[in-house]
Amino acid sequence: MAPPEVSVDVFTNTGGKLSTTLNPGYSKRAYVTFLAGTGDYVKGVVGLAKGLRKVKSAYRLVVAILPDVPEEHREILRSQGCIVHEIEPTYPPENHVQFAMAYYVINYSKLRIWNFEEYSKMVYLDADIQVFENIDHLFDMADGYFYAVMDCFCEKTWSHSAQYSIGYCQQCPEKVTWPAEMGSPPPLYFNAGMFVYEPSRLTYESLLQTLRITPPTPFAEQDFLNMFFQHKYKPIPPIYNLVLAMLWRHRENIELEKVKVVHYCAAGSKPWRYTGKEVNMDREDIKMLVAKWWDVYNDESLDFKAEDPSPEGETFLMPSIMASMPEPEISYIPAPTAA
Ligand SMILES: O=c1ccn([C@@H]2O[C@H](COP(=O)(O)OP(=O)(O)O[C@H]3O[C@H](CO)[C@H](O)[C@H](O)[C@H]3O)[C@@H](O)[C@H]2O)c(=O)[nH]1
Ligand SMILES: O[C@H]1[C@H](O)[C@@H](O)[C@H](O)[C@@H](O)[C@H]1O
Ligand SMILES: [Mn+2]
Repeated sequence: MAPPEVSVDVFTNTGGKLSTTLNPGYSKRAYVTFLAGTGDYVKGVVGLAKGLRKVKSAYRLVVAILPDVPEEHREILRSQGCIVHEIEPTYPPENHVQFAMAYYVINYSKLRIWNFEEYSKMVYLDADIQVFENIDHLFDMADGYFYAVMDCFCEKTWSHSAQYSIGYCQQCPEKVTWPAEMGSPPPLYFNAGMFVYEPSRLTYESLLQTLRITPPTPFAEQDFLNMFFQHKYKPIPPIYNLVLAMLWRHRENIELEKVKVVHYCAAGSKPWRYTGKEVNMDREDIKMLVAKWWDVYNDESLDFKAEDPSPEGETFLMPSIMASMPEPEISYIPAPTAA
């Protein structure tokens, strides 16, 4: 039976208070990740589900899966307390682009998560991400924006780009300034392994429609989302998505002890495939972070138990937390200066 509609007070994080009528079954929050194929990324999702439990997240983990995920893997995810939600694949228009990684083409299917309208706000996390500290407060940031962490352009995966060719990175825009003859510097660019967004049918349709007329580019849906949300994007600090290459490219921008979310995206860093042999993988900080991922993954006390209290997922009955939320920090790194 559908839950009754109730009138509740909604506190915005600007301290304002709105009175509105909400259907409590509708206005929900959840984490969401993406899973495709028969391979080993399912381990990443299991690790993530356990990590969110360890930090006592109040919200469930939804796994958007492609039809090719085998039943045994779906069952593992359900047994870990995940909500398994099958989605249809989405592809970009035909084009002979070379993706930075050939498999990135499947990531366009991530766009389907904008259709999860049963949730009012979601935090997307790649399966190769681990959450080491509670980040539920991210749901309290003001609506109407797309929040994510700024990427780094220094790794070889970026070698196709103008930024890479001149050694420019938005993480240290003063080091190599953007040459005037190349026009204005590129807009801020986020890593799409982690973001805060609001599902919406309208946005979803607009995303799919825009995709139909947008040729694919090397970073697939990451480039596409950067283009689509260019004017809604607000950077959040790198502690919410530590792209590992930051450790050897921009160490001065990272306070490792404050990092809450680690993204094992660097070549050779996926914990469940880690050998330590690839470049940079023998670093002590990498070894420590990989070991931390395994500690969570192997911790049986973090396995989901049917008697576990179900995470709430409701948002608007927590006014004290919401009222105390600071405004999101958006300008912690100076904007690039025009040359
Ligand atoms: O066989 C696979 C490959 C990928 N994935 C899913 O797709 C996500 C993205 O793949 P990776 O994490 O391996 O990719 P990167 O972190 O290198 O990719 C980055 O760039 C990509 C460009 O398509 C996406 O934007 C991605 O979210 C962003 O973190 C995975 O986390 C996982 O959730 C699978 O389920 N199975
Ligand atoms: O999304 C990609 C991916 O995570 C790569 O591993 C990283 O080198 C890039 O900076 C990023 O844009
Ligand atoms: Mn990733």
